[in-house]
Amino acid sequence: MSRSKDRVMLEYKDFTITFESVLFQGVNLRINSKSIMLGPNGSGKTTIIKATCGLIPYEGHIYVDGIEVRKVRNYLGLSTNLEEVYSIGRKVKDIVYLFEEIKDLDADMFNILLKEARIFEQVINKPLYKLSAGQSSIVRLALTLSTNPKIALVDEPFENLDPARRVLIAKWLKEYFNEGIVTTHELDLLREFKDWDSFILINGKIYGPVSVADLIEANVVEGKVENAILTIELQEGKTLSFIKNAQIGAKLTHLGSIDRIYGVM
Ligand SMILES: Nc1ncnc2c1ncn2[C@@H]1O[C@H](COP(=O)(O)OP(=O)(O)OP(=O)(O)O)[C@@H](O)[C@H]1O
Repeated sequence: MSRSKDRVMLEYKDFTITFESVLFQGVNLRINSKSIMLGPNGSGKTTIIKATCGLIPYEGHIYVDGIEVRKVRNYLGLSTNLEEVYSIGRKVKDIVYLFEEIKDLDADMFNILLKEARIFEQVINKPLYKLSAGQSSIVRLALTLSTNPKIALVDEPFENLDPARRVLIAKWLKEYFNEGIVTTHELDLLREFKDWDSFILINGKIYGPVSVADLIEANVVEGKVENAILTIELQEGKTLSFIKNAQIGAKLTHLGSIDRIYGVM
């Protein structure tokens, strides 16, 4: 498919989400390549995916491939692994039948993926809600990827998985993910996605893009530092800078999880 040079995959304009308090305030952001969105617990990773799928109300605008999300119902080029999307169908195999009809899901690919993860027999005749958290996560990602989406929005695909399956999921994302966002708070698998962009969600703001290749070489230090690849505001008046090839600070990837970033202060 030819791509217009002006095409923007995902665009957020004055994007604001308010629950009891404001979570995102007037975010302006363009995402144009495969991106990892990192954020500590509660930073809004799931919320931004839900809003982009049109599942929750927001202020401002979200454009998927130039189309405002509010104006489309069931945009066929978009797929997500969010649980609420798969609450239809009694058993996993019923969800597969339905998605073959409505999303052109490739059932052969889905079956191959589940067999590769060694969970096919255990899950295919069960409802999604009866699966373990890890099994459900694998099934939902396999459903997402088997629809061969133009843009995929994948929330926390590595959660609740054993080390071997985490590596397998990283392999699937590298092979079958065309464009879109993957959210995570884990840092140790970043090395698998060196040619992707990264964004950091923190304290109601979204920072980036920075290439994952640069981010995994960065050390995190307190304060504003010249030549930093990224400077983020952790909380009112407290900043952290990400610097490449530095002899000071903590290596970001050594933190294991982005949740530990608060410990750098
Ligand atoms: N429907 C809702 N009503 C009220 N508050 C909500 C709602 N959904 C999310 N929140 C709040 O918004 C914040 C962000 O939640 P979200 O689930 O998007 O975070 P997250 O980055 O995905 O976190 P985690 O890594 O823990 O999954 C949290 O403080 C959460 O309590």
